[in-house]
Amino acid sequence: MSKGLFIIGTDTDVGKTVVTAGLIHLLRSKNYDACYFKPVLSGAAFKNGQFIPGDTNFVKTLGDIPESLENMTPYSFKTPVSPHLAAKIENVAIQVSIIKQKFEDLKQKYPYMVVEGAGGLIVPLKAKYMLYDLVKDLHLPIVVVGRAGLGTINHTLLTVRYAQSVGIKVKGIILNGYDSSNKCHLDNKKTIKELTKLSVLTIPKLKDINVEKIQLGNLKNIIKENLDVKTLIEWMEPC
Ligand SMILES: Nc1ncnc2c1ncn2[C@@H]1O[C@H](COP(=O)(O)OP(=O)(O)OP(=O)(O)O)[C@@H](O)[C@H]1O
Ligand SMILES: C[C@H](N)[C@H](N)CCCCCC(=O)O
Ligand SMILES: [Mg+2]
Repeated sequence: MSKGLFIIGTDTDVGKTVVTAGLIHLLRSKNYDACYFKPVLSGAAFKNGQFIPGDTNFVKTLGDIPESLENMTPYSFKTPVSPHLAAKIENVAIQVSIIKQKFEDLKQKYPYMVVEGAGGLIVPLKAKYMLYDLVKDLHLPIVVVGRAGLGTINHTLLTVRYAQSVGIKVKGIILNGYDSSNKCHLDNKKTIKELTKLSVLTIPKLKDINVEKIQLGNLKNIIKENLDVKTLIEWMEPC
């Protein structure tokens, strides 16, 4: 039986991949055999004559995960739009049964799974099937990653409350790009904590992170300083 969690953004580009790479690195560096799963990726990078799922390549490389990109990302599209549209443009029918089977296959090999969504919670993967449907079908709790600055109270609360309203467990919140000298960021953390009663972690904006160049920089240490691996394991649920 594996344990896992699903990383959900309040939006696209909020830092889900960077945070996930940090979590996977933390787990694997402490000898927890964790794998990453990004079932649907749109906006695959073109490198050496082929399309590479960039998020998956980033997390695989930094986490030193001995698994193929194809197994960790069954659906990879080059068009950088919502998955339902990328699939339509590229004439592919996304099959939930294939995603579930790929996840089952990984669970047979890895006791810990961290799954990354695409965009936010109500992004369609196909007609009438949203990312939150997949979270439920994979029986996973979520951790919400949001921006640290202005606008995040609304985005984070909408995501947390909607998830809870459809029966998804929310384990924690991570505000990314946090600046402790910024009064708005400080209050966002406090307000979100008070309104959700959840633990709110923060990750600062760092200079040496680069998804394209595959650099995680000091985030490896920052994750270790802010998150105890036991807490991370406790956030995960059997799936
Ligand atoms: N803490 C940070 N400090 C500096 N740069 C960051 C930080 N977090 C993320 N970034 C940068 O912001 C950009 C978006 O991050 P990321 O790719 O992790 O977002 P995402 O939520 O996974 O997006 P998508 O919805 O496309 O999967 C990347 O260029 C990344 O390098
Ligand atoms: C292409 C991009 N980087 C994401 N992976 C997909 C984001 C989908 C967002 C859809 C939406 O909320 O409008
Ligand atoms: Mg990503």
